[in-house]
Amino acid sequence: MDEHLEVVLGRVRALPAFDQPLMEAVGLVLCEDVVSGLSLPGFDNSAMDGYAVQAGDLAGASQDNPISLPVVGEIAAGRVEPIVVTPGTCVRIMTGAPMPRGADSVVPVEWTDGGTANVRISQQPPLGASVRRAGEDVQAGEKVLDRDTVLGPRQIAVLAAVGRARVSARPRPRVVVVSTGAELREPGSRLGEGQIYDSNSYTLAAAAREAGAVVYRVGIVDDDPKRIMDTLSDQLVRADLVITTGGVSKGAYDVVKEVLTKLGTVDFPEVSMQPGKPQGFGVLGEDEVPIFTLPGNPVSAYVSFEVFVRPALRKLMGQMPYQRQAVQGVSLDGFKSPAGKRQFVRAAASSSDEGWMASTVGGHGSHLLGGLSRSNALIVVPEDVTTVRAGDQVELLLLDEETG
Ligand SMILES: Nc1nc2c(c(=O)[nH]1)N[C@H]1C(S)=C(S)[C@@H](COP(=O)(O)OP(=O)(O)OC[C@H]3O[C@@H](n4cnc5c(N)ncnc54)[C@H](O)[C@@H]3O)O[C@H]1N2
Ligand code: MOO
Repeated sequence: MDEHLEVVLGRVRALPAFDQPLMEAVGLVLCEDVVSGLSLPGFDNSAMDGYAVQAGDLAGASQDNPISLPVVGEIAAGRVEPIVVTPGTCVRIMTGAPMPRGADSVVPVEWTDGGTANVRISQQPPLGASVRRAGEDVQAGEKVLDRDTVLGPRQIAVLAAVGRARVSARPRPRVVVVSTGAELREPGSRLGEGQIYDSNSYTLAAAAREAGAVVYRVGIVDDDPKRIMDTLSDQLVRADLVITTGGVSKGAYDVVKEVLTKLGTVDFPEVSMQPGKPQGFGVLGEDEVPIFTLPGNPVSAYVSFEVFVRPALRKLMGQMPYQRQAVQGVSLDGFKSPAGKRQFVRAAASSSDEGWMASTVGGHGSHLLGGLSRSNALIVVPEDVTTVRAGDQVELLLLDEETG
């Protein structure tokens, strides 16, 4: 398993940085140090709705001894008024409005009678009170974000505040998902005898989107070698990565393996893991687009995505670490595991003061999707362990946790 992951990660390169509008960059990795072109705040402004004053004029002001000042003007946010606060006067001011010349402090409206011609003020503000100073948050020329930061709402906030409309970020990988199999039908259509709904292309499309990719779910191609090759060739123009499912084991119609083996650029190793033994990985076309040919069994396809494809997607996006977070926990159930294979057992895990606990859900069969839908973790059983007893310490891959 580790060898196969090494082959995969050795082959996949981070996508080149791309100039992105801010909202497209949410969730992406920043590829530049961002230096602010302006100071924040950009100018001295009021932190309160109230009156811009000279604090010295209000010495001794109190509830019993309010001081009355003439109001010589009004400034709203976004307005620049050529008003000067001279000694013994004040200006009505709103939160965010630029401080008028001459004023050194702001009295909140709650300390006053709210007058418009004259105002009675019943408390003296400390000098500089409720004034937000230019540059106290960010100085022009200061670095506000480091390259390699993952852009979330808090980072987008500062980018917008310093006036950036676009940033250089690693783009979302474009992932093409194809499922193969003559027995497959689209959900919503009518099933004939021996037919099943294509769940894999949906599972993998959902998982790739959750991992941050832009997904093109091509859907079903039957087991015709030419149609499979034509579909893959057609899709390459819009793919940074291709995922197929089905047709990679030993059956008479396992044509994915058959046609891609001929190309010589895709290998089909048997990986010592369960589920997910038959794997295929390589590159397609002039641009050497990475392709994963995952096994058709639905749980095998999903587990293979988690342990091989998701790390590759994260590498394309430049997001470390590549692998899911693993934690230690207690297995509440006992079960057998095959010798020589790393087994991934579907489990429902929860954490409490005593740490992580996990119960197995559903059976071990690679076709059992009911149990998979109730799981949120995989118990990882090492190759040399053949029995897990209830109460044993195990490693858990947490499937819903942000990698971190
Ligand atoms: N003689 C052997 N038979 C099998 C072996 C083996 O080593 N020797 N390996 C088994 C293992 S392990 C797996 S995993 C599967 C892998 O099979 P393929 O990748 O060739 O996939 P298919 O044969 O096309 O399908 C397997 C199974 O999965 C169902 N399937 C396929 N695609 C979908 C889909 N899109 N949505 C839902 N279900 C899907 C398909 O109907 C089959 O039941 O091979 C074992 N056999
Ligand atoms: O790998 Mo198969 O994936 O054991 O069902």
